[in-house]
Amino acid sequence: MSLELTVRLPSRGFEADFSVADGETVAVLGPNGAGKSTLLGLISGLLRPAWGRAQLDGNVLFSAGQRQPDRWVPAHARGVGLLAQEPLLFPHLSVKANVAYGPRSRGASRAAADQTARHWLAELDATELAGRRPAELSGGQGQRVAVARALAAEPALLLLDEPMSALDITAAPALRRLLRRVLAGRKAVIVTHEPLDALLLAHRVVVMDGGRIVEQGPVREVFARPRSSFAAGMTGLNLVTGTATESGLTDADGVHWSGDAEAGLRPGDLAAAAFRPASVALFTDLPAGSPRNAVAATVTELVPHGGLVTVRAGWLAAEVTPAAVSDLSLAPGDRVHFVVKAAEVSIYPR
Ligand SMILES: Nc1ncnc2c1ncn2[C@@H]1O[C@H](COP(=O)(O)OP(=O)(O)OP(=O)(O)O)[C@@H](O)[C@H]1O
Repeated sequence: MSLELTVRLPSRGFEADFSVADGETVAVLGPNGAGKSTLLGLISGLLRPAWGRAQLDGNVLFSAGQRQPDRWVPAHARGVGLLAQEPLLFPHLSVKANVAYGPRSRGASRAAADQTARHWLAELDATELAGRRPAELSGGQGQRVAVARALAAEPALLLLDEPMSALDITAAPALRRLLRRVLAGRKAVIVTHEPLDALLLAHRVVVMDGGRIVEQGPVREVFARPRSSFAAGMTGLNLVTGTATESGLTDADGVHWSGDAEAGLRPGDLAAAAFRPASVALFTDLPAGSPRNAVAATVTELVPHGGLVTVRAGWLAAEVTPAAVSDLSLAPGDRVHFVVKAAEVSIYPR
């Protein structure tokens, strides 16, 4: 029970062998124009290749230019759900009717489709939105409803195309947590620019560049020993491992990190915390009474890139502006405080 795809699309310089095992979530990363959307289009049935073959749970999705006669299953009959950057709900239907649409169009009775809709709205913490119209939803609420609608159709495979990219930074962590819950045990492919999504949601990472897969493997392996320059640019993610507490995590050095802990994590559990270098602020003197996480460290290197500077102190990384570096007159050997808000730290079981 898996997805297997081998395809060539010379018009876009695209060529890939790609698979998703049962119960596996694969994160697809890569720079703009790498071919990520092309890959999703080929799996979902929006793009038709002249050469290739794909099979989902033993059913052929398409076969072209092979020894057997060509086959083509249209998008709606593939058992593949697609979640886009925007919710794309039917504007004239209520939230519940949007979610019930998939089961209804597969022949479920009104009552059965309603029950399915209620179930998935509850799973996505969206029960109270059932009677609203899409225009009355915030971006985060709309995406929760869109996930419920996709799952109500019981897809064999769920594709997520940068589902968090249109959300503001307060709504993204909540959706990421819900996705972590509902993707568990399903086949899914998530295209993302955010290493945190790969780390928290995926088992395996596939890095694309120039229409090819240039690197793949278990998430932590790829992030720890990146081979492509793109993956290397994503490895700055700060990771701390330790033991969960009531409000966060205590690491091996006894430093406590407050954060946004995943539901179900209990004090004493082995846990990991992750936060982006861009969410770290640097101070030479610690602001008094700051409720944020702070750790003092000695700067080891300053790496300018793309108009910003990565300040490293051992395993810690902060991404700041050149102006911040000169305001603090930072240089290797200096002692600084790395400070990050609890809301920016994701804590999850390991
Ligand atoms: N409709 C199209 N017709 C022809 N070529 C296209 C079309 N859309 C994209 N391409 C080309 O195919 C290649 C892969 O593009 P694709 O959109 O899959 O990349 P991507 O990784 O999704 O990028 P992004 O992150 O910017 O969306 C690029 O060279 C692009 O220019």
